[in-house]
Amino acid sequence: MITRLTFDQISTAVHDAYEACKDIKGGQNAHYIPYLANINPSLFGISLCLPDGRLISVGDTDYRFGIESVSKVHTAILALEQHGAQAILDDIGADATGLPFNSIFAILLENDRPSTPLVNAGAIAACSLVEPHGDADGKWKAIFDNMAALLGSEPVLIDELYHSESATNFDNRSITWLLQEYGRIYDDPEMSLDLYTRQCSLGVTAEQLAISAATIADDGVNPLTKQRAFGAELTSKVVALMSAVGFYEHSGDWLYATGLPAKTGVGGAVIGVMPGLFGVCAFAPPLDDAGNSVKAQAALKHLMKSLNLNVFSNTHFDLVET
Ligand SMILES: NC(=O)CC[C@H](N)C(=O)O
Repeated sequence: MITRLTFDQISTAVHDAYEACKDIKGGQNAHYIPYLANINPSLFGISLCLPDGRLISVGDTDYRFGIESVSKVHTAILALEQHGAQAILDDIGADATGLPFNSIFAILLENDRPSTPLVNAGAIAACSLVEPHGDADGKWKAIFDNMAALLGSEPVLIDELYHSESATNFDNRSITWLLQEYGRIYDDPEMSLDLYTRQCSLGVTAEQLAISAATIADDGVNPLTKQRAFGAELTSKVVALMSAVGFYEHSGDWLYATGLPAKTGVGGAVIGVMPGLFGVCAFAPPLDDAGNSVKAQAALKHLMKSLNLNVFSNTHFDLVET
């Protein structure tokens, strides 16, 4: 079945989701990264971007926050672009772990594979795979440029966050060296860990992330710059990765409840991709026990329900002018 959806309907749904969720309490800022613990917990914004570049934004959508694990999607795209879908499956995997994002147990259970580029282990492995091999500056440039191409504008490194996270990331250090032992780090381990920590510390706005989500929804073409950021054949791979593990141990529940392939970060952002239709980002710092933003989840759930959208339904939507 084909249903028509207008810009005004989508815009109303975004504003309604904001109003319905703005007073939701609950959750806590990420406490294990000192910088994030101190962010204003009442910040809240939603931004939605259509493939033609039109943006609908409400709330704190130009506040710059730490991208954290949402960056895993962007660098997974880079690794896919550089090495191809089969190599990423062989070298990292595409499985859900059913466990927290920093689980060492997941690495042991999965018989030494990092499972997916969208948990810490696989994201550090993805950073190790980024070309040019052995060249820290060159690799950082590739990660940064890829991010900028997806966002349509440059992110800004939040130095304080980078130092805060570098000084406290003992779990990620353990993950990196365990993977090294298993032959799953493909470049210098400390360099790979540092690249991962730095990409997590990039400052972005909800609006930028919505544009990057819309770039995925638009098969790799950035709706604002009109530049191709990645090959269209990768879209289904990226959306599959997000669907499988975007909410860590709550991924199945999330997908079942909303039908929105999405990815979270402990900075408080959630990005969602409806292929062909839009990319969206909701942002609010307080998190649930799995590290997923409480208010952002509620807002995106509200949005999907009010638009009657679900990536698994047999209803297909056409964006029309009136
Ligand atoms: N889920 C997240 O956003 C975690 C990212 C954070 N940089 C970490 O490695 O712990």
